[in-house]
Amino acid sequence: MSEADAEAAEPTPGKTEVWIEKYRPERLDEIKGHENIIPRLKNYVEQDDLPHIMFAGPAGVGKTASSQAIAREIYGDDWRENFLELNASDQRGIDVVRDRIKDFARSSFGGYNYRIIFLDEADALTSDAQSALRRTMEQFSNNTRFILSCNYSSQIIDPIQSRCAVFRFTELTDDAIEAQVREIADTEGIAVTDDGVDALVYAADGDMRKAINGLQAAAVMGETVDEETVFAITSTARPEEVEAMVDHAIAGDFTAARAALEDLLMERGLAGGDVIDQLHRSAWEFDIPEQATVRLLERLGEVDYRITEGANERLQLEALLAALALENDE
Ligand SMILES: Nc1ncnc2c1ncn2[C@@H]1O[C@H](COP(=O)(O)OP(=O)(O)OP(=O)(O)O)[C@@H](O)[C@H]1O
Repeated sequence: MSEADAEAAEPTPGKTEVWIEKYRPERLDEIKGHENIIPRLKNYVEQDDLPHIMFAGPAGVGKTASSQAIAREIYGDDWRENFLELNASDQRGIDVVRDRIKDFARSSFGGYNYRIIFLDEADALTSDAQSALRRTMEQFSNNTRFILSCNYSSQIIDPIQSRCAVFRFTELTDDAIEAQVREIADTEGIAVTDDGVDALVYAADGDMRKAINGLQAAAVMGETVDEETVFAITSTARPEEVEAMVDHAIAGDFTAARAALEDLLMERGLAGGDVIDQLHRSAWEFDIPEQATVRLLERLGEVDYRITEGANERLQLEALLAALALENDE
């Protein structure tokens, strides 16, 4: 490596570009995971025959990145002129979105058969707005392809769904996230311990954006990225800490369970909803009797619902621990 190369590889935390942008995949082959989807998208590109597409799935798994990669592969350097990215929940309203679609579809073409409109958060549209969108899709279908992105396909009206090839993105596997984390750490010349990688994968919970942001934030903290830094930076509790809280409750020691909850909220900086999520994710891995797991899950369902409805988080979590502790008495 030349001196200049070495300098370029030197991370300058705080000044560097945001890594989720810097490492945004440029080609479909660079998208990690989604082995059941990417080959089919490549096929469309190779055949130069793109249908309207709908991507449904959770945040940070590559729906936008795949759409942009399609555009880059079809249009090369011209991709920005031929790819319009819009957000359906645009504060200015659906009329602005519709006008921009119309202007884009009507403006002159640089020798391509069609252009692509990527509409993010399509499930934010009311059904009336979706019906209007459907008409717009039809009106411009001779020279425009839509890629609609949403979290839940069930929120999209049937007439739109039936006009699209629907692809369901899932949370990314641990392997896919690990591969990307290691690749970025190598390129940036950052030392990450194995337990640091495991912690990033755990904290990300299938969301690549979270993993990459976690890695970048942890890299700013010091020389080596390890488990401790990752858990601190991502406001994630170690699975053992969550388990210890439940153990205390099940053993009937409510005071210790409550103190453990206090630590998670105050020391670790978790929000009540994060505690629920972590309990839910880890419940089956706790070393507790199956009946206790079943009861925990049943109560978690209730508490989650109440919190979503606006109930006080701490009160609900304490009530959950109290219920587990009381069962010990029965
Ligand atoms: N499968 C993946 N392979 C490689 N990088 C990925 C992948 N998924 C996401 N990323 C990284 O995470 C960033 C965010 O992903 P993207 O914008 O595609 O998420 P999304 O699925 O569209 O979610 P949202 O609906 O929240 O926008 C990308 O810029 C990229 O750096």
